[in-house]
Amino acid sequence: TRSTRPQRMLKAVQKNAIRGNPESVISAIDYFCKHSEWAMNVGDEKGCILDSVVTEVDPSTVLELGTYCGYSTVRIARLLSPGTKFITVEFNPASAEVARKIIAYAGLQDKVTLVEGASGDLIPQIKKLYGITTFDFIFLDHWKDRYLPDIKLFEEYGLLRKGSVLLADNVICPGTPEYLEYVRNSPRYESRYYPSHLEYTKVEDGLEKSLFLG
Ligand SMILES: O=C(NCc1cccc(CNc2ccc3[nH]ncc3c2)c1)c1cc(-c2ccc(F)cc2)cc(O)c1O
Ligand SMILES: [Mg+2]
Repeated sequence: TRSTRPQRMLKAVQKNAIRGNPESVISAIDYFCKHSEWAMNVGDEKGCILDSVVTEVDPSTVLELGTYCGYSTVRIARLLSPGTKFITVEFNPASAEVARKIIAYAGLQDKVTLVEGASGDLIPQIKKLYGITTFDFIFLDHWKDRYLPDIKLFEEYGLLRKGSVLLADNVICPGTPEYLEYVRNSPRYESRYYPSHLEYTKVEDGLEKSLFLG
């Protein structure tokens, strides 16, 4: 049967990247998406903004919602200090399978816990299952209509502390209007928009960074 796009992306990584070299894995995926097939990775332009926020926060606990093929997982994990707890959540089993292989090819498997499931089911159990009290950094890149319900779950289950940083992808394209309205109008967050473009295109998109004020 015909391969899937994530499987073809994995092949491109295995062919063009150097095992154990995260930078080469990132470059191989970006090359594949620019010259072979578009895919919904955060990409290199928004990826540089992601890098700068992760570096600035230097988190001890990280949550990513929406692993997809592991591109942003590799971007984040390569910047983390040893001992950082990093959980990434993926609903689609086929994507999760490819992501595991791409994360391992980059040599970052020991820094990442990939959990298969839906954010709404997992968030209430994170404290119990992973012994995490609060997250220093959260990257939202899953179903766009889940961003708002999930940030409310973070609040309800006490997973945020004063200073927690949330970074949301695709706030313009495909767009997350209800989430934007919430974080920009809530007195509990300080939000800032980072203009950019939809991965591998000239279409306007951007990231929204929101600081939880407690
Ligand atoms: O929709 C997007 N991504 C989310 C997504 C999409 C599909 C499947 C999954 C399944 N994974 C999943 C689901 C639920 C989950 N709950 N917890 C974890 C978790 C994980 C996730 C997206 C779309 C575009 C885009 C497409 C087309 C276009 F023209 C312009 C732009 C660009 C992006 O950067 C995007 O991120
Ligand atoms: Mg995205």
